Amino acid sequence: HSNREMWFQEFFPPNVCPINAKANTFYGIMFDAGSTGTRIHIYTFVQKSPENLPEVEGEIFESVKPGLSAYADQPEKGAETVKTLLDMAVDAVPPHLWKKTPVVLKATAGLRLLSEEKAQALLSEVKEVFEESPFLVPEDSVGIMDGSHEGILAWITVNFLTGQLSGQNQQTVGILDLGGASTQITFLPRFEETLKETPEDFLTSFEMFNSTYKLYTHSYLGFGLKAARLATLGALNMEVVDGQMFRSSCLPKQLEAEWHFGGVKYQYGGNKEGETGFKPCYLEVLKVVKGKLHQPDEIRESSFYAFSYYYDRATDTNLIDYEHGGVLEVRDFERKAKEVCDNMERYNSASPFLCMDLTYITALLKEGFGFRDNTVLKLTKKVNNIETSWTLGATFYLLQSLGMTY
Ligand SMILES: O=c1[nH]cnc2c1ncn2[C@@H]1O[C@H](COP(=O)(O)OP(=O)(O)O)[C@@H](O)[C@H]1O
Ligand SMILES: [Ca+2]
Repeated sequence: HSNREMWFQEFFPPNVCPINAKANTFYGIMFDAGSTGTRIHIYTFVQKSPENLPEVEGEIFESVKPGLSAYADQPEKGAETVKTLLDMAVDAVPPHLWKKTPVVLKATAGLRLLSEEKAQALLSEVKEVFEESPFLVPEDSVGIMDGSHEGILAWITVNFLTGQLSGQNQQTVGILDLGGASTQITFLPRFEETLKETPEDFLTSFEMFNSTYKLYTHSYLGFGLKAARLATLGALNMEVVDGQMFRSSCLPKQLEAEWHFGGVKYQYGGNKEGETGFKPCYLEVLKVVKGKLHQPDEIRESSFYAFSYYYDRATDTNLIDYEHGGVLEVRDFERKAKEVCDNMERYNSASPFLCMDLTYITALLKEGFGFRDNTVLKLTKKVNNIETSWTLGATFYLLQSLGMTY
Protein backbone atom coordinates (compact mmCIF):
# COMPACT_ATOMS: atom_id res chain seq x y z
CA HIS A 1 0.00 0.00 0.00
CA SER A 2 1.20 3.53 -0.68
CA ASN A 3 1.41 5.96 2.16
CA ARG A 4 -1.52 7.75 0.75
CA GLU A 5 -3.79 4.74 1.14
CA MET A 6 -2.59 4.19 4.67
CA TRP A 7 -3.17 7.69 6.00
CA PHE A 8 -6.08 6.57 8.18
CA GLN A 9 -4.10 3.93 10.04
CA GLU A 10 -3.10 6.24 12.84
CA PHE A 11 -6.74 7.00 13.64
CA PHE A 12 -7.68 3.39 14.36
CA PRO A 13 -6.45 0.88 16.94
CA PRO A 14 -4.62 -1.81 14.93
CA ASN A 15 -7.29 -4.50 15.34
CA VAL A 16 -10.12 -2.44 13.83
CA CYS A 17 -8.10 -0.68 11.16
CA PRO A 18 -9.81 -1.46 7.83
CA ILE A 19 -6.53 -2.45 6.15
CA ASN A 20 -5.66 -4.99 8.86
CA ALA A 21 -9.19 -6.29 9.05
CA LYS A 22 -9.02 -7.03 5.36
CA ALA A 23 -5.69 -8.77 5.62
CA ASN A 24 -6.59 -11.26 8.34
CA THR A 25 -10.31 -11.91 7.94
CA PHE A 26 -11.24 -15.09 6.15
CA TYR A 27 -14.22 -17.35 5.64
CA GLY A 28 -14.99 -21.05 5.55
CA ILE A 29 -18.17 -22.81 4.42
CA MET A 30 -19.02 -26.19 5.92
CA PHE A 31 -22.09 -28.28 5.08
CA ASP A 32 -23.34 -30.87 7.55
CA ALA A 33 -25.33 -33.44 5.58
CA GLY A 34 -26.97 -35.16 8.56
CA SER A 35 -29.50 -37.97 8.50
CA THR A 36 -32.40 -35.63 9.38
CA GLY A 37 -31.35 -32.42 7.66
CA THR A 38 -28.73 -30.50 5.71
CA ARG A 39 -27.12 -27.45 7.33
CA ILE A 40 -24.76 -24.73 6.15
CA HIS A 41 -22.31 -23.02 8.51
CA ILE A 42 -20.58 -19.92 7.15
CA TYR A 43 -17.78 -18.95 9.54
CA THR A 44 -15.87 -15.69 9.67
CA PHE A 45 -12.41 -15.94 11.22
CA VAL A 46 -9.85 -13.36 12.28
CA GLN A 47 -6.23 -14.26 12.82
CA LYS A 48 -4.75 -11.45 14.87
CA SER A 49 -1.25 -12.88 15.03
CA PRO A 50 0.43 -16.05 13.86
CA GLU A 51 1.18 -17.21 17.40
CA ASN A 52 -2.48 -17.10 18.52
CA LEU A 53 -5.31 -19.38 17.46
CA PRO A 54 -7.68 -17.84 14.93
CA GLU A 55 -10.79 -16.30 16.45
CA VAL A 56 -14.29 -17.08 15.26
CA GLU A 57 -15.86 -13.72 14.60
CA GLY A 58 -19.23 -14.95 13.49
CA GLU A 59 -21.33 -17.75 12.09
CA ILE A 60 -24.25 -17.77 9.71
CA PHE A 61 -26.31 -20.90 10.08
CA GLU A 62 -29.25 -22.22 8.07
CA SER A 63 -30.81 -25.64 7.62
CA VAL A 64 -33.26 -27.59 5.50
CA LYS A 65 -35.20 -30.80 6.12
CA PRO A 66 -35.23 -33.62 5.20
CA GLY A 67 -31.60 -34.71 4.82
CA LEU A 68 -29.88 -35.81 1.62
CA SER A 69 -30.60 -39.48 2.26
CA ALA A 70 -34.33 -38.79 1.77
CA TYR A 71 -33.43 -38.03 -1.87
CA ALA A 72 -31.78 -41.40 -2.38
CA ASP A 73 -33.74 -41.89 -5.61
CA GLN A 74 -33.65 -38.25 -6.77
CA PRO A 75 -30.03 -37.15 -6.39
CA GLU A 76 -30.54 -34.00 -8.49
CA LYS A 77 -33.34 -32.84 -6.22
CA GLY A 78 -31.15 -33.51 -3.21
CA ALA A 79 -28.36 -31.38 -4.65
CA GLU A 80 -30.85 -28.56 -5.25
CA THR A 81 -31.37 -28.27 -1.49
CA VAL A 82 -27.63 -27.75 -1.16
CA LYS A 83 -27.69 -25.12 -3.90
CA THR A 84 -30.39 -23.14 -2.07
CA LEU A 85 -28.21 -23.01 1.04
CA LEU A 86 -25.05 -22.20 -0.89
CA ASP A 87 -26.74 -19.17 -2.43
CA MET A 88 -26.77 -17.70 1.08
CA ALA A 89 -22.99 -17.90 1.17
CA VAL A 90 -22.75 -15.97 -2.10
CA ASP A 91 -24.51 -13.10 -0.32
CA ALA A 92 -22.60 -13.48 2.96
CA VAL A 93 -19.00 -13.65 1.70
CA PRO A 94 -17.52 -10.49 0.11
CA PRO A 95 -16.98 -11.15 -3.63
CA HIS A 96 -13.21 -10.49 -3.52
CA LEU A 97 -12.87 -13.41 -1.04
CA TRP A 98 -15.01 -15.96 -2.92
CA LYS A 99 -12.04 -17.61 -4.62
CA LYS A 100 -10.22 -17.92 -1.28
CA THR A 101 -13.19 -19.32 0.63
CA PRO A 102 -13.30 -23.13 0.71
CA VAL A 103 -16.61 -24.99 0.56
CA VAL A 104 -16.94 -28.56 1.84
CA LEU A 105 -19.81 -30.96 2.51
CA LYS A 106 -19.44 -33.90 4.86
CA ALA A 107 -22.23 -36.43 5.16
CA THR A 108 -22.77 -38.49 8.29
CA ALA A 109 -24.84 -41.52 9.24
CA GLY A 110 -27.76 -41.03 6.83
CA LEU A 111 -25.51 -41.58 3.83
CA ARG A 112 -23.46 -44.24 5.59
CA LEU A 113 -26.63 -46.31 5.74
CA LEU A 114 -27.44 -45.95 2.02
CA SER A 115 -26.01 -48.21 -0.63
CA GLU A 116 -22.64 -47.10 -1.98
CA GLU A 117 -24.19 -46.43 -5.37
CA LYS A 118 -27.01 -44.19 -4.13
CA ALA A 119 -24.72 -42.29 -1.77
CA GLN A 120 -22.18 -41.67 -4.57
CA ALA A 121 -24.90 -40.42 -6.94
CA LEU A 122 -25.98 -37.84 -4.36
CA LEU A 123 -22.42 -36.76 -3.63
CA SER A 124 -21.48 -36.30 -7.27
CA GLU A 125 -24.55 -34.10 -7.89
CA VAL A 126 -23.50 -31.99 -4.92
CA LYS A 127 -19.97 -31.78 -6.26
CA GLU A 128 -21.37 -30.34 -9.48
CA VAL A 129 -23.23 -27.66 -7.54
CA PHE A 130 -19.95 -26.74 -5.83
CA GLU A 131 -18.00 -26.64 -9.11
CA GLU A 132 -20.53 -24.18 -10.49
CA SER A 133 -20.19 -21.89 -7.46
CA PRO A 134 -17.62 -19.07 -7.23
CA PHE A 135 -15.92 -20.64 -4.19
CA LEU A 136 -12.73 -22.60 -3.69
CA VAL A 137 -13.52 -26.31 -4.12
CA PRO A 138 -10.71 -28.36 -2.54
CA GLU A 139 -10.02 -31.98 -3.37
CA ASP A 140 -12.31 -34.33 -1.42
CA SER A 141 -14.69 -31.42 -0.90
CA VAL A 142 -17.70 -33.72 -0.91
CA GLY A 143 -17.77 -37.03 0.91
CA ILE A 144 -18.90 -39.22 3.76
CA MET A 145 -17.11 -38.43 6.98
CA ASP A 146 -15.43 -41.08 9.03
CA GLY A 147 -17.38 -41.75 12.24
CA SER A 148 -14.29 -41.26 14.38
CA HIS A 149 -13.75 -37.81 12.87
CA GLU A 150 -17.30 -36.82 13.69
CA GLY A 151 -16.61 -37.22 17.41
CA ILE A 152 -13.11 -35.76 17.33
CA LEU A 153 -14.15 -32.65 15.41
CA ALA A 154 -17.08 -32.02 17.76
CA TRP A 155 -14.64 -32.40 20.66
CA ILE A 156 -12.33 -29.84 19.00
CA THR A 157 -15.28 -27.44 18.56
CA VAL A 158 -16.47 -27.60 22.16
CA ASN A 159 -13.01 -27.45 23.68
CA PHE A 160 -11.97 -24.60 21.38
CA LEU A 161 -15.11 -22.61 22.20
CA THR A 162 -14.70 -23.17 25.94
CA GLY A 163 -11.07 -22.02 25.72
CA GLN A 164 -9.47 -25.37 26.58
CA LEU A 165 -7.19 -25.63 23.55
CA SER A 166 -5.10 -22.55 24.20
CA GLY A 167 -2.70 -21.69 26.98
CA GLN A 168 -1.50 -23.81 29.87
CA ASN A 169 -3.51 -25.97 32.22
CA GLN A 170 -5.87 -27.36 29.62
CA GLN A 171 -8.83 -29.11 31.25
CA THR A 172 -10.69 -30.56 28.34
CA VAL A 173 -14.28 -31.76 28.45
CA GLY A 174 -15.82 -34.89 26.94
CA ILE A 175 -18.73 -34.73 24.52
CA LEU A 176 -21.83 -36.74 23.71
CA ASP A 177 -23.58 -36.25 20.37
CA LEU A 178 -26.87 -37.99 19.62
CA GLY A 179 -27.84 -37.76 15.96
CA GLY A 180 -30.69 -39.33 14.05
CA ALA A 181 -28.79 -42.37 12.84
CA SER A 182 -25.59 -42.50 14.90
CA THR A 183 -24.23 -41.40 18.26
CA GLN A 184 -20.73 -40.39 19.33
CA ILE A 185 -18.77 -40.31 22.58
CA THR A 186 -15.38 -38.57 22.74
CA PHE A 187 -13.04 -37.60 25.57
CA LEU A 188 -9.36 -37.20 26.37
CA PRO A 189 -8.41 -40.02 28.75
CA ARG A 190 -6.52 -38.83 31.83
CA PHE A 191 -5.58 -42.20 33.26
CA GLU A 192 -3.04 -44.70 31.96
CA GLU A 193 -5.50 -47.41 32.97
CA THR A 194 -8.11 -46.14 30.50
CA LEU A 195 -5.63 -46.27 27.65
CA LYS A 196 -4.61 -49.81 28.57
CA GLU A 197 -8.18 -51.07 28.87
CA THR A 198 -9.39 -49.52 25.62
CA PRO A 199 -9.46 -51.44 22.33
CA GLU A 200 -7.12 -49.79 19.78
CA ASP A 201 -9.90 -48.80 17.37
CA PHE A 202 -11.45 -46.59 20.07
CA LEU A 203 -8.28 -44.48 20.33
CA THR A 204 -7.27 -41.92 17.70
CA SER A 205 -4.36 -39.50 17.62
CA PHE A 206 -5.26 -36.17 16.18
CA GLU A 207 -3.16 -33.12 15.41
CA MET A 208 -4.69 -29.69 15.75
CA PHE A 209 -3.30 -26.24 16.55
CA ASN A 210 0.21 -27.68 16.95
CA SER A 211 -0.81 -30.19 19.59
CA THR A 212 -1.43 -33.91 19.37
CA TYR A 213 -4.40 -35.33 21.24
CA LYS A 214 -4.89 -39.03 21.82
CA LEU A 215 -8.64 -39.25 22.13
CA TYR A 216 -11.09 -41.95 23.05
CA THR A 217 -13.80 -41.77 20.40
CA HIS A 218 -16.41 -43.99 18.84
CA SER A 219 -19.38 -43.53 16.55
CA TYR A 220 -22.14 -46.11 16.93
CA LEU A 221 -23.99 -46.48 13.64
CA GLY A 222 -27.65 -47.37 14.10
CA PHE A 223 -27.71 -45.95 17.65
CA GLY A 224 -28.94 -42.45 16.76
CA LEU A 225 -32.33 -41.53 18.17
CA LYS A 226 -34.32 -42.30 15.04
CA ALA A 227 -32.48 -45.49 14.18
CA ALA A 228 -33.07 -46.56 17.80
CA ARG A 229 -36.82 -46.03 17.31
CA LEU A 230 -36.71 -48.48 14.43
CA ALA A 231 -34.58 -50.92 16.39
CA THR A 232 -37.02 -50.77 19.32
CA LEU A 233 -39.91 -51.40 16.94
CA GLY A 234 -37.95 -54.29 15.45
CA ALA A 235 -37.91 -52.55 12.06
CA LEU A 236 -34.23 -51.59 11.67
CA ASN A 237 -32.64 -53.11 8.56
CA MET A 238 -35.87 -55.01 7.80
CA GLU A 239 -37.31 -55.52 4.37
CA VAL A 240 -40.58 -53.77 5.18
CA VAL A 241 -43.64 -55.44 3.71
CA ASP A 242 -46.54 -53.14 2.85
CA GLY A 243 -49.19 -53.14 5.57
CA GLN A 244 -46.79 -54.53 8.18
CA MET A 245 -47.39 -52.99 11.61
CA PHE A 246 -44.67 -52.43 14.21
CA ARG A 247 -45.91 -52.11 17.80
CA SER A 248 -44.32 -51.01 21.06
CA SER A 249 -45.23 -50.48 24.70
CA CYS A 250 -43.42 -47.13 24.46
CA LEU A 251 -46.22 -45.68 22.31
CA PRO A 252 -49.75 -44.49 23.17
CA LYS A 253 -52.10 -47.51 23.23
CA GLN A 254 -54.50 -46.37 20.53
CA LEU A 255 -51.91 -44.88 18.22
CA GLU A 256 -51.58 -46.03 14.61
CA ALA A 257 -49.53 -43.91 12.23
CA GLU A 258 -46.83 -43.97 9.60
CA TRP A 259 -43.33 -42.58 9.58
CA HIS A 260 -40.74 -41.97 6.86
CA PHE A 261 -37.05 -42.38 7.53
CA GLY A 262 -34.17 -42.81 5.07
CA GLY A 263 -36.66 -42.99 2.21
CA VAL A 264 -38.59 -45.93 3.71
CA LYS A 265 -42.19 -45.85 5.01
CA TYR A 266 -42.95 -47.56 8.34
CA GLN A 267 -46.32 -48.18 9.97
CA TYR A 268 -46.26 -48.24 13.72
CA GLY A 269 -48.60 -48.20 16.70
CA GLY A 270 -49.20 -48.81 20.40
CA ASN A 271 -49.85 -52.09 22.22
CA LYS A 272 -53.64 -52.01 21.87
CA GLU A 273 -54.27 -54.85 24.30
CA GLY A 274 -50.89 -55.30 25.95
CA GLU A 275 -48.82 -53.25 28.38
CA THR A 276 -47.68 -49.64 28.07
CA GLY A 277 -45.59 -47.43 30.32
CA PHE A 278 -42.02 -46.93 31.51
CA LYS A 279 -41.32 -50.44 32.82
CA PRO A 280 -42.21 -52.48 29.73
CA CYS A 281 -40.78 -49.75 27.52
CA TYR A 282 -37.44 -49.79 29.35
CA LEU A 283 -37.21 -53.55 28.87
CA GLU A 284 -37.85 -53.17 25.14
CA VAL A 285 -35.28 -50.44 24.76
CA LEU A 286 -32.77 -52.31 26.88
CA LYS A 287 -32.61 -55.04 24.22
CA VAL A 288 -31.36 -52.42 21.78
CA VAL A 289 -28.44 -51.20 23.93
CA LYS A 290 -27.48 -53.82 26.48
CA GLY A 291 -24.01 -55.19 25.90
CA LYS A 292 -23.66 -53.38 22.57
CA LEU A 293 -21.38 -50.53 23.62
CA HIS A 294 -17.92 -50.27 25.11
CA GLN A 295 -17.96 -48.94 28.68
CA PRO A 296 -14.85 -46.99 29.68
CA ASP A 297 -14.47 -46.88 33.49
CA GLU A 298 -13.12 -43.35 33.48
CA ILE A 299 -16.37 -41.70 32.38
CA ARG A 300 -18.08 -42.70 35.59
CA GLU A 301 -16.17 -39.93 37.34
CA SER A 302 -16.38 -37.21 34.68
CA SER A 303 -18.91 -34.71 33.40
CA PHE A 304 -19.79 -34.37 29.74
CA TYR A 305 -21.12 -31.81 27.29
CA ALA A 306 -24.16 -33.17 25.48
CA PHE A 307 -25.98 -31.75 22.49
CA SER A 308 -28.20 -32.51 19.44
CA TYR A 309 -31.06 -34.85 20.47
CA TYR A 310 -30.01 -34.87 24.12
CA TYR A 311 -30.60 -31.13 23.98
CA ASP A 312 -33.77 -31.29 21.90
CA ARG A 313 -35.55 -33.82 24.13
CA ALA A 314 -34.46 -31.99 27.28
CA THR A 315 -35.98 -28.76 25.95
CA ASP A 316 -39.14 -30.52 24.69
CA THR A 317 -39.86 -31.60 28.27
CA ASN A 318 -38.75 -28.39 30.01
CA LEU A 319 -35.79 -30.06 31.69
CA ILE A 320 -33.70 -27.16 30.37
CA ASP A 321 -34.33 -23.77 28.80
CA TYR A 322 -34.30 -23.73 24.98
CA GLU A 323 -32.18 -20.58 24.74
CA HIS A 324 -29.69 -21.15 27.52
CA GLY A 325 -29.47 -24.90 27.92
CA GLY A 326 -28.63 -26.13 31.40
CA VAL A 327 -26.99 -28.68 33.65
CA LEU A 328 -28.64 -32.04 34.32
CA GLU A 329 -27.82 -35.37 35.86
CA VAL A 330 -28.43 -38.67 34.09
CA ARG A 331 -31.22 -39.44 36.56
CA ASP A 332 -33.18 -36.39 35.37
CA PHE A 333 -33.73 -38.09 32.01
CA GLU A 334 -34.99 -41.20 33.81
CA ARG A 335 -37.35 -39.19 36.01
CA LYS A 336 -38.78 -37.44 32.97
CA ALA A 337 -39.07 -40.70 31.02
CA LYS A 338 -41.16 -42.20 33.85
CA GLU A 339 -43.33 -39.12 34.02
CA VAL A 340 -44.04 -39.14 30.28
CA CYS A 341 -44.39 -42.91 29.76
CA ASP A 342 -46.70 -43.41 32.72
CA ASN A 343 -48.95 -40.51 31.65
CA MET A 344 -48.93 -40.82 27.88
CA GLU A 345 -52.43 -39.38 27.46
CA ARG A 346 -51.23 -36.14 29.10
CA TYR A 347 -48.43 -35.79 26.55
CA ASN A 348 -50.71 -36.47 23.60
CA SER A 349 -49.95 -33.23 21.82
CA ALA A 350 -46.17 -33.78 21.87
CA SER A 351 -44.48 -36.35 19.61
CA PRO A 352 -45.91 -39.88 20.02
CA PHE A 353 -42.27 -40.98 20.37
CA LEU A 354 -41.50 -38.79 23.40
CA CYS A 355 -41.71 -41.68 25.86
CA MET A 356 -39.60 -43.96 23.66
CA ASP A 357 -37.00 -41.25 23.03
CA LEU A 358 -36.54 -40.34 26.72
CA THR A 359 -36.41 -44.01 27.69
CA TYR A 360 -33.83 -44.69 25.00
CA ILE A 361 -31.68 -41.77 26.16
CA THR A 362 -31.86 -43.09 29.73
CA ALA A 363 -30.93 -46.63 28.70
CA LEU A 364 -28.18 -45.46 26.35
CA LEU A 365 -26.52 -43.38 29.07
CA LYS A 366 -26.88 -45.90 31.90
CA GLU A 367 -26.75 -49.35 30.32
CA GLY A 368 -25.02 -48.39 27.08
CA PHE A 369 -22.14 -46.16 28.14
CA GLY A 370 -22.31 -47.06 31.84
CA PHE A 371 -22.80 -43.58 33.29
CA ARG A 372 -23.86 -43.24 36.91
CA ASP A 373 -27.22 -41.73 37.88
CA ASN A 374 -25.46 -38.66 39.21
CA THR A 375 -23.17 -38.07 36.21
CA VAL A 376 -23.40 -34.39 35.26
CA LEU A 377 -24.37 -33.46 31.70
CA LYS A 378 -23.94 -29.92 30.43
CA LEU A 379 -26.48 -29.34 27.71
CA THR A 380 -25.45 -26.68 25.26
CA LYS A 381 -26.54 -25.61 21.82
CA LYS A 382 -24.19 -22.66 21.52
CA VAL A 383 -21.04 -21.41 23.24
CA ASN A 384 -20.31 -17.70 22.73
CA ASN A 385 -23.08 -17.69 20.14
CA ILE A 386 -21.43 -20.37 17.96
CA GLU A 387 -23.18 -23.73 17.39
CA THR A 388 -21.59 -26.68 19.18
CA SER A 389 -21.30 -28.85 16.07
CA TRP A 390 -18.45 -30.86 14.55
CA THR A 391 -18.57 -28.40 11.65
CA LEU A 392 -16.37 -25.78 13.33
CA GLY A 393 -13.67 -28.35 14.12
CA ALA A 394 -13.95 -29.60 10.56
CA THR A 395 -13.50 -26.09 9.20
CA PHE A 396 -10.36 -25.56 11.31
CA TYR A 397 -9.03 -28.87 10.05
CA LEU A 398 -9.80 -27.83 6.47
CA LEU A 399 -8.14 -24.42 6.83
CA GLN A 400 -5.12 -26.09 8.40
CA SER A 401 -4.80 -28.56 5.53
CA LEU A 402 -5.05 -25.69 3.02
CA GLY A 403 -2.30 -23.82 4.88
CA MET A 404 -4.66 -20.96 5.68
CA THR A 405 -4.16 -21.23 9.42
CA TYR A 406 -1.60 -22.67 11.81
O1 LIG B 1 -25.66 -26.98 13.96
C1 LIG B 1 -26.26 -27.62 14.79
N1 LIG B 1 -26.27 -27.22 16.07
C2 LIG B 1 -26.93 -27.91 17.02
N2 LIG B 1 -27.59 -29.03 16.78
C3 LIG B 1 -27.63 -29.49 15.53
C4 LIG B 1 -26.98 -28.82 14.51
N3 LIG B 1 -27.15 -29.51 13.41
C5 LIG B 1 -27.91 -30.58 13.74
N4 LIG B 1 -28.22 -30.59 15.02
C6 LIG B 1 -28.99 -31.61 15.75
O2 LIG B 1 -28.61 -32.90 15.29
C7 LIG B 1 -29.69 -33.81 15.50
C8 LIG B 1 -29.98 -34.58 14.25
O3 LIG B 1 -28.91 -35.41 13.89
P1 LIG B 1 -28.41 -35.54 12.40
O4 LIG B 1 -29.49 -35.22 11.43
O5 LIG B 1 -27.17 -34.72 12.28
O6 LIG B 1 -28.14 -37.10 12.29
P2 LIG B 1 -26.75 -37.91 12.18
O7 LIG B 1 -25.74 -37.15 12.98
O8 LIG B 1 -27.06 -39.25 12.75
O9 LIG B 1 -26.42 -37.96 10.71
C9 LIG B 1 -30.87 -32.96 15.95
O10 LIG B 1 -30.96 -33.05 17.34
C10 LIG B 1 -30.48 -31.56 15.54
O11 LIG B 1 -31.10 -30.62 16.38
CA1 LIG C 1 -25.11 -35.00 13.32
